[in-house]
Amino acid sequence: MMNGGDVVDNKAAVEGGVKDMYGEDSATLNQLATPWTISVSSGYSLLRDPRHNKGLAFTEKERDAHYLRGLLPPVVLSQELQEKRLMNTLRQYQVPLQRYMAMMDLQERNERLFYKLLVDNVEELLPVVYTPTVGEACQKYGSIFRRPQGLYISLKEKGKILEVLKNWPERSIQVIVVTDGERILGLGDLGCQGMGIPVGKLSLYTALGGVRPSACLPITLDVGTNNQKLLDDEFYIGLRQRRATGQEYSEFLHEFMSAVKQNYGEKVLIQFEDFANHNAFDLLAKYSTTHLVFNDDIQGTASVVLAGLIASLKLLGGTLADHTFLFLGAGEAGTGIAELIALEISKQTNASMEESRKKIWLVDSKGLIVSSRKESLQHFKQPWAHEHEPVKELVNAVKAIKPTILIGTSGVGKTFTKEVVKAMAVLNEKPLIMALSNPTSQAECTAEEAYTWTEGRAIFASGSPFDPVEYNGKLNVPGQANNAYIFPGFGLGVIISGAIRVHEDMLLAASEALAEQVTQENYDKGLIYPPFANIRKISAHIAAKVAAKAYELGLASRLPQPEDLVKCAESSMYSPTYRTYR
Ligand SMILES: NC(=O)C1=CN([C@@H]2O[C@H](COP(=O)(O)OP(=O)(O)OC[C@H]3O[C@@H](n4cnc5c(N)ncnc54)[C@H](OP(=O)(O)O)[C@@H]3O)[C@@H](O)[C@H]2O)C=CC1
Ligand SMILES: CC(=O)C(=O)O
Ligand SMILES: [Mg+2]
Repeated sequence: MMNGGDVVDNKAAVEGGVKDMYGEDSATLNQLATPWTISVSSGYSLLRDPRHNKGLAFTEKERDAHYLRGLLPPVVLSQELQEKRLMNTLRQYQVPLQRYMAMMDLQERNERLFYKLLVDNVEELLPVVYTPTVGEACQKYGSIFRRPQGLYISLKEKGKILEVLKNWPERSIQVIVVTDGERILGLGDLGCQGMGIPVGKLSLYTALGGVRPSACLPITLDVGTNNQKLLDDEFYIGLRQRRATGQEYSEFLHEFMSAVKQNYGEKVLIQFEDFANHNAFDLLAKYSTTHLVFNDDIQGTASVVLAGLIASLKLLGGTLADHTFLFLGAGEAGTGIAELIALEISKQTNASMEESRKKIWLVDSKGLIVSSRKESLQHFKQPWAHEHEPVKELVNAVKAIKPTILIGTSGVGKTFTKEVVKAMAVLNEKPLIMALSNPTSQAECTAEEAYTWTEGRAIFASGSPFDPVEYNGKLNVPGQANNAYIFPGFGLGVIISGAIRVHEDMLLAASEALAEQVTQENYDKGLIYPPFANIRKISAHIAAKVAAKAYELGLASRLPQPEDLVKCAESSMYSPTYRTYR
């Protein structure tokens, strides 16, 4: 019996009332209580454990064995019926953010059911848990905050990052997606509220790539924000200070990278996501020789766009080297894609990288990137400073360069104006237009604009989804050029091979694997990407090709190499179907 001092005497509760075993309820406000819990989920705690909870789908036998009698109404539902009921409820919400919140609540309540919904209804739910809705969710993250997801590591934890990692309940982590929130989609600096992005990306690792949820760790590094609106927002959830930069920033990042390696070992894949370009390129270069790192915005985007371009040759004709590429936006996505196209051209033609880059032109906020600007350009733009007179406006760059392919990676909406798109239509019978910026509000143009302004001749793909558009009696189906096609399968390939480093040839392998999945039926609709509905099959294919390349390059550590890598990828995938409990 507890007695004396601050310890609570429970005697009064023994006969009759609920026994306040650890004194939490009867502790006064100035007494300390201990957050006791038990380790094996059963009864009430089982219902509140999202990893094991099945809600009304617990069978009669499970209800008996796990002390659930009375805690649930009598009905027993199948997982399929639960799914049907939840999809019905979701469809009744008119506001996308409500659907997002309902999905996040489900993830926190019943993880397998969340993934079952996502896997079975991927085309319908991707825009909810991912772009565009996740963008709005990040903007309002403080206001809609309910339960924390992922791991928040702020400057307050400097010097203690390893301890913070140890607070995460899972030990065996395979993929980390980490952001510092400075360039969230095309929405800019959202500080700590960028957490929606790693959470969303990792839910796709599981749903689209089959990596088990317990092996996924979303992390936000809070180094402050320069977004004054957030700093003034009483509901902001992050540090209320301006961003750390320079040495303070790099020391913090270095402590984080070292702690991850120390805690999880060599083979955890660290995906950098939505860092601003002034940090992204340097971080990737600095850690790519010591860690298993992948920058989704630079490398994943490059791989998905190259896949679309390889596929588009079936519709456009010619080889990649026969085409001329013009980008609006010369940051992570733009220069990342440009570099991978040049690499593929150089491999196909045996030309040097320098020569291959000459087919590719980029425009940034100051105009066409040309040699006279070289001195003042950031290092990642310099290889693209070709000989040409300065051109300020995009439309004039289109007229001067005469691209066959126009790619938007500016993060600024409505920049492919009618004049620009029409100029592409004058130059090309089938202009290929990619408006990659996310979310939908930042798309360089809409699908409808692309088809209307080119009299239905455009081949169009965008970062965020658009509905099909009818033009002159023909239904045009826009493709979604989003790195979500690549990173889940790519990550799975890294995991099944035990790759210790990411090599650019693995990105090329992923592009080829994705392009191979486009069928004649897809081409007939003007599509250069396969539908997301088949994404698990696509991811297994990508994973197999990526893994095969890792083995070929001597980067794979899981030996011996499985004979059938597609089968190996498929059989490694997490299934969201409920398990039966003993
Ligand atoms: N579909 C997909 O899978 C992906 C889409 N994206 C999207 O791409 C966009 C850009 O991302 P990222 O490359 O990382 O961003 P960055 O900030 O690295 O690059 C943006 C680039 O756009 C240029 N730019 C900005 N405003 C204009 C303008 N008005 N006219 C011309 N150029 C302009 C910038 O010019 P300057 O250098 O002069 O400042 C910079 O070169 C985002 O919206 C993001 O959501 C990103 C990754 C994947
Ligand atoms: C898709 C993605 O990674 C982005 O827009 O940043
Ligand atoms: Mg991104």
